[in-house]
Amino acid sequence: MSLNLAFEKQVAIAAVRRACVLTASVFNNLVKNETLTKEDASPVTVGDFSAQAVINTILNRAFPDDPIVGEEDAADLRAESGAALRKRIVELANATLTAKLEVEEKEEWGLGPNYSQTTEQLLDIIDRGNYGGGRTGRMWTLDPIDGTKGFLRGEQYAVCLSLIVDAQVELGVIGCPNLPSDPSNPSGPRGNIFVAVRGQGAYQLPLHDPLSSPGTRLAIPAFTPENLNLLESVEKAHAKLSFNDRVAELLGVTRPPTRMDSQAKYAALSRGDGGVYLRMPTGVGYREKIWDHAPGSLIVEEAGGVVTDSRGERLDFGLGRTLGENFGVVAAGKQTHAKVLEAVKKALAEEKGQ
Ligand SMILES: Nc1ncnc2c1ncn2[C@@H]1O[C@H](COP(=O)(O)O)[C@@H](OP(=O)(O)O)[C@H]1O
Ligand SMILES: [Mg+2]
Ligand SMILES: [Mg+2]
Ligand SMILES: [Mg+2]
Repeated sequence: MSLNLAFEKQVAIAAVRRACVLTASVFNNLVKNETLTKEDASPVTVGDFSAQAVINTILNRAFPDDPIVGEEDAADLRAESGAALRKRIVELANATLTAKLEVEEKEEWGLGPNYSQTTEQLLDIIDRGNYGGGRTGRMWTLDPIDGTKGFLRGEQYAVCLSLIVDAQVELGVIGCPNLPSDPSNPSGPRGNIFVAVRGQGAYQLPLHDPLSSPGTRLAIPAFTPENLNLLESVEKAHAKLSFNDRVAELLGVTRPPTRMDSQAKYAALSRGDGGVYLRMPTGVGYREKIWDHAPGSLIVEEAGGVVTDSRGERLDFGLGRTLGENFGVVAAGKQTHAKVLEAVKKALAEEKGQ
């Protein structure tokens, strides 16, 4: 049964939209113009903290009882050495929170000209993201900038928010400020929000139009080996890309992989812009974080896809802040997924035999 999450969805979209405006301005002011000196913090740090402050403020007002599993915490900001960074983050978060209300927003969410926060309030609100996760109850996951490396390169990154209830992702919202609206027109308009509520489908909305809801419904198309391609990380340290090459070979894929940072990969898959998202561990014992997969996996499922690990088991969002032991992620449309899983198992067996 689908939960009625209309209010949660409205709040989550508004929060992600505000954070995307903030991160885009951080990029334009701090990254492109290189206004930060070497002694300053990295612009991505400025963006991460202030975007988490903005989203947590809104969630905290709208859903005061809900815990949040957020990537960042304010410990470094509280330190004496964090003074300059702290000042910048407070300015940016307040500028974003006090901007005029959009039609779909409410003052009760701590938004608008009357809601400037103190430094202490903002640090505390960033630390509202310190929840440890778990098997029962409601919790939000937040990755304020996913794909930090892509953000710095001016490529793909995503603001990622989800609501998990009893270890099941029920709502996912991903803001992709740099993703083209139409994949067949890569130099056309960009900036999109992807949203899914379990049982209610996945949709793409233009980022800059607050009245665009519900947007365009997404459905993963069927693929043949000729038009199939893999979506994978840009960063070699994040996934075993040589393994992907072998899987592609076993599947008879001839198109080159599409490399993209962040959960924009799940968004691209959900609209058929790439047929498989494969992320196998590099073998260093890294545990995947729930905020890196929760919203993306629901959006793919609601676009008709399947998301499992390399054993074919569903990702378990009830283990805490991580997904536990890393068996990788295999996401694809229904028909494609079964074939990919078979190829993944074969490639794993080959590795073992070596
Ligand atoms: N060794 C590793 N293996 C897999 N993922 C890793 C990793 N080290 C960092 N990551 C995660 O990879 C995410 C980016 O994924 P992608 O490669 O798909 O763009 C990072 O998110 P952040 O950028 O939010 O820190 C980080 O959480
Ligand atoms: Mg991330
Ligand atoms: Mg991040
Ligand atoms: Mg990070």
